[in-house]
Amino acid sequence: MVKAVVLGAAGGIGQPLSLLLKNNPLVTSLSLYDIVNTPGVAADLSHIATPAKVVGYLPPDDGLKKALAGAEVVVIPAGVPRKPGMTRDDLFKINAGIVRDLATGIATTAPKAFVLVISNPVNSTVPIVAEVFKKHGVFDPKRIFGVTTLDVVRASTFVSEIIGDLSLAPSVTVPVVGGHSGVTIVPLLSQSSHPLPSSISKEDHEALVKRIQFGGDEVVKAKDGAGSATLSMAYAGAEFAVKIIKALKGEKGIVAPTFVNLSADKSGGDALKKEIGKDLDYFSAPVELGPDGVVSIRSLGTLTDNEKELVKAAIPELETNIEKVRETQSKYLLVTLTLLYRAYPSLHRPSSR
Ligand SMILES: NC(=O)c1ccc[n+]([C@@H]2O[C@H](COP(=O)([O-])OP(=O)(O)OC[C@H]3O[C@@H](n4cnc5c(N)ncnc54)[C@H](O)[C@@H]3O)[C@@H](O)[C@H]2O)c1
Ligand SMILES: O=C(O)C[C@H](O)C(=O)O
Repeated sequence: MVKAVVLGAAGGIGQPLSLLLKNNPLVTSLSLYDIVNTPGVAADLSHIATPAKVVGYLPPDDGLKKALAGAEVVVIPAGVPRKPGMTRDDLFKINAGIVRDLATGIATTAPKAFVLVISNPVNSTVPIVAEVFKKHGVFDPKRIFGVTTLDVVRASTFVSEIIGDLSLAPSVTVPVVGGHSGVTIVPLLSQSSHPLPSSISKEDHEALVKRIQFGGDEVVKAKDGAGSATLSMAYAGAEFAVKIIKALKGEKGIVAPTFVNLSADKSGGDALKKEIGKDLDYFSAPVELGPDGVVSIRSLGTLTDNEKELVKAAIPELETNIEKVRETQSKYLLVTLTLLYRAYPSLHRPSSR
């Protein structure tokens, strides 16, 4: 029995992701939550002849709480997507609030659930979820994951295209580490399960790295104002969710790159910080998954000089994205205190006794 919940289930990612989860026999209960349209999406999916019982919820009548009750896996694709010319970081202002509110719902209703964050900017939304969980005293870094699987899926596809045989794509695996935006996306092509042709030129190799790093822009541009990747993301999100569910059910040896708090495995996390030469709190690395979430954070392995440079180039942006959450929290606290003092001036007058 596995209860999965999709928050943002009526959206471009939410609907096909919910379809793929409904199609997976490991899921026995599927709750769909969004601010619009979930009753219709749920009614539609509920006619599919697979085990999961599907129910749609909206905000009134404690819909979020009801959707989350008893959840084991919560996937969050709620939020606004990019338009051409925007960076993922430009989504921070609006998506931070959406993710914070949904995380509050999870922390108070299903604090033990595995939380899979898709909403951008992932490099910041994952720390936001963590901070909300800390505030509620239920933070477990082993259970919060940034979904970076689309970068891995893209790497498999583009490498198999270069090899000249797209039928290999499902079996090509390339670790992609760092984070989920532009230069923070670091494909470790030297560790591809299927090596690139030795004849590949330096320019073509560089172009392949860039295409994996900026694959999201390719889709945003092609959609021309109608959003960003939805179908490939739903595929990637379901792939990662199913790995999580299999690990939860006790399957051993499941390893996948994902953006995690490095305290999830103290010794693995500390070793990784040494490897990358920076004391970051979050990084996407190959992670072994188990019934309680993160089992271990793995080493990046042997890197080429070029890959070492890519990791180095990823760090400043990652650091800024992660730090932004702390800065926003401090500003938020200051504004709240200022408003409180204005409303209740006696609060900061010294006591007369
Ligand atoms: N991690 C990744 O690799 C990856 C890939 C693609 C897209 N994304 C991100 O995923 C997010 C969603 O993209 P999309 O194309 O599905 O967008 P979309 O606009 O099609 O769907 C978003 C859905 O979220 C819902 N929503 C908004 N506020 C909500 C709230 N408070 N509670 C519940 N639901 C709410 C909307 O009603 C909508 O149905 C974006 O932030 C996008 O950048 C991430
Ligand atoms: O590019 C985007 O904004 C969406 C997503 O992060 C992607 O990589 O496709």
